[in-house]
Amino acid sequence: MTPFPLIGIVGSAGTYGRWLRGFFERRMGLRVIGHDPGDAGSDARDVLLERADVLLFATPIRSTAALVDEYVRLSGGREAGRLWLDITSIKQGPVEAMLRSRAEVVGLHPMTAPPKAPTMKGRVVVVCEARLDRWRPWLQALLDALEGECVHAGAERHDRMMALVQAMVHASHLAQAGVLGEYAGRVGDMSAIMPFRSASFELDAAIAARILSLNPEIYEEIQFGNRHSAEVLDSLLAQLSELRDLVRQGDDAARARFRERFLESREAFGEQALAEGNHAYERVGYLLADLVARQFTSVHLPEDRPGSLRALLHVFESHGVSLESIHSSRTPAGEVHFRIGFVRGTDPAALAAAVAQIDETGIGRVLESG
Ligand SMILES: NC(=O)C1=CN([C@@H]2O[C@H](COP(=O)(O)OP(=O)(O)OC[C@H]3O[C@@H](n4cnc5c(N)ncnc54)[C@H](O)[C@@H]3O)[C@@H](O)[C@H]2O)C=CC1
Ligand SMILES: O=C(O)C(=O)Cc1ccc(O)cc1
Repeated sequence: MTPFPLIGIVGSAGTYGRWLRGFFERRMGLRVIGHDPGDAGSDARDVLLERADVLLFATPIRSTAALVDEYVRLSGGREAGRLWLDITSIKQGPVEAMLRSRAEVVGLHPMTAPPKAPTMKGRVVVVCEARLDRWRPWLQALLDALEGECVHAGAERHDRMMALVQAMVHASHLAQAGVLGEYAGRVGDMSAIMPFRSASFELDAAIAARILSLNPEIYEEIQFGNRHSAEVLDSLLAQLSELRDLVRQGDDAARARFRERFLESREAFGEQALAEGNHAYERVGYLLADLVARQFTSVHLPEDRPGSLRALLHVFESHGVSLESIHSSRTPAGEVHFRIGFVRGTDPAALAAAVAQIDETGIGRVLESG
């Protein structure tokens, strides 16, 4: 074990492979080599097997276990004393394959697409320690640097949880997207429905849109590659069928059964989860409401120094412009910015003057103002 290991990334040209290279180089100060058939300039497979102290598989879910087996065969024991990691969304196959090597083995699963931020701060990372000994302190250093919320589980438990956390959630939202597609001919597409939205509809539509925007192979494999997902889908379908049957039945007995079976399931949810979930929902609801404020400005503060936000706010104050909300967020390019909403009836001329001053003085860079 070396405190500054050479990292080898298999799948280095992929979405996560690229993020991880940046992370290891910039946040951990480590050297990275990578192999990817999609990048002709990448290092040869054997260079990784010969030189990498830590080998990390960031390859498509469907092929990872077989690929690991191939690396085990080609490595031929050279991996003894080294650390093998993977970040596959399904853990059992890849972790079992890595255990067929002589390396120490840890499966990781970041519960997020590669963030726009440099670390996993605020995001969950599932850690499946499968065979860990001399690399334990370094693994801890890696997890500390990732800044994620780590949860530890065996690969089997991970996959069972993912059948609920991912397969069920994706399936329900894909089904909703399918229903909306079927109704589009009658009621119009999303642009016709959105003006009627509730916060719940908006959030569900956002989740469906997210699923449909990211890598389709991943979403296919989360359903088909997890041996526990069919059972969860059976359960989901049974619940929906029962609900539908009760609604079709429509009498008082059906209503009583509906209340008992569905609305009163809050006990199974648990009091604390209910209270926390309801609070989380309300906070997001306020955020969504703030984001539709008609008058707003998005400003990037180039200088990350104490007082820079106060200087920004002072400009609005000096022009008599009152703020209604302020949120920090990220642009699609990953730049941190503050999105400021203004009270109804704000004088457009005063707002324009404030915005111009922010730009001209260099206090901030105005990204958008409306
Ligand atoms: N993108 C996401 O949102 C998340 C992805 N993951 C996991 O990360 C892994 C990678 O995902 P992405 O980076 O999104 O996929 P990706 O498709 O962008 O990247 C995969 C890379 O693997 C390369 N590859 C294919 N066969 C290879 C081989 N034989 N040797 C070396 N490289 C090979 C491909 O050329 C590609 O560049 C997957 O296992 C996925 O489950 C985990 C959490 C979130
Ligand atoms: O960030 C998101 O929207 C995701 O949910 C992406 C995602 C895809 C696959 C995973 O295994 C984990 C996260």
